[in-house]
Amino acid sequence: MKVIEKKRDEELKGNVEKDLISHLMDTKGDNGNLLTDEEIADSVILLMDDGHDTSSGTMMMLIKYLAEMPDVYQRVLEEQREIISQKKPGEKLNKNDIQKMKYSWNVVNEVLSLFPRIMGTFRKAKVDFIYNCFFIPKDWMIWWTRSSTHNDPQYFHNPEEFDPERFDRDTITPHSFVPIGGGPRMCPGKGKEFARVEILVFLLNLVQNFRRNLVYPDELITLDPMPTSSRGLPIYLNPHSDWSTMRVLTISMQA
Ligand code: HEM
Repeated sequence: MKVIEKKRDEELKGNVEKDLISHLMDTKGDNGNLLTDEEIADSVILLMDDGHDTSSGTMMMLIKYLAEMPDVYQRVLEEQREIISQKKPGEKLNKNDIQKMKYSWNVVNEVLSLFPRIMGTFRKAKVDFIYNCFFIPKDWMIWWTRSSTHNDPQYFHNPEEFDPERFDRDTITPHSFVPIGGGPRMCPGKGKEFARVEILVFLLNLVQNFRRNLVYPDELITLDPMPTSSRGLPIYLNPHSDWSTMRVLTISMQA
């Protein structure tokens, strides 16, 4: 709350650098009034909470899959090196570079398909309906799960196989690929785009600089209910011997 008060003071003095809190201070709620400080604080906590475990857990599973699949790792590395080789020393990544990370993003999507951080959420039935011979009354809370489509061969060919190219090759049925949900309550656009940028920039920096090996190659991933590594997924980071790390360490995302 103190941070919000300080931001209000700064706004009054005209001394403002726009950030998430200042945007929330300008936002109106469902009742048409500006958000209260409590609502602003709740929204910041919601964003931090929803945005942290989801992205970090996806990165964890990404590291595990890349360490276990050298051919996938090699293709990601080649794609990232190609992008970096076109940059001047010290030049920052931009949106265009992110767009070029097609294979890398397919790999992330495949990780999200097999091990999405969120297994499903609730929806309220708006009307009575019958599903698979079960009568579902209006207003019942229904739990939808991503596994009902991600693991179904009707929607994904060989769903258990790690196959990032399916996202280029196959036509994905609308609403069958739902790691970030669907409909009006799906992971908000900015959250989705933010996650994409942070995961891909992380991936680029990791893959460009290091080869990784899992300390415990057979480490178990358990569901609690989010995918969690049983021993914290420690890894060895070995710098590449054939690539200058100097030029890539400077890379971050351009605003
Ligand atoms: C790989 C990363 C992420 C995954 C897999 C993910 C997944 C999801 C899922 C499945 C939902 C529920 C959607 C639904 O009910 O239809 C959700 C909601 C949400 N996510 Fe994400 N998310 C990610 C990253 C982020 C980030 C980075 C942010 C914010 C910076 C964020 C903010 C939110 C918020 C605020 C909601 C609630 C939306 C609402 O109820 O209206 N997420 N996310």
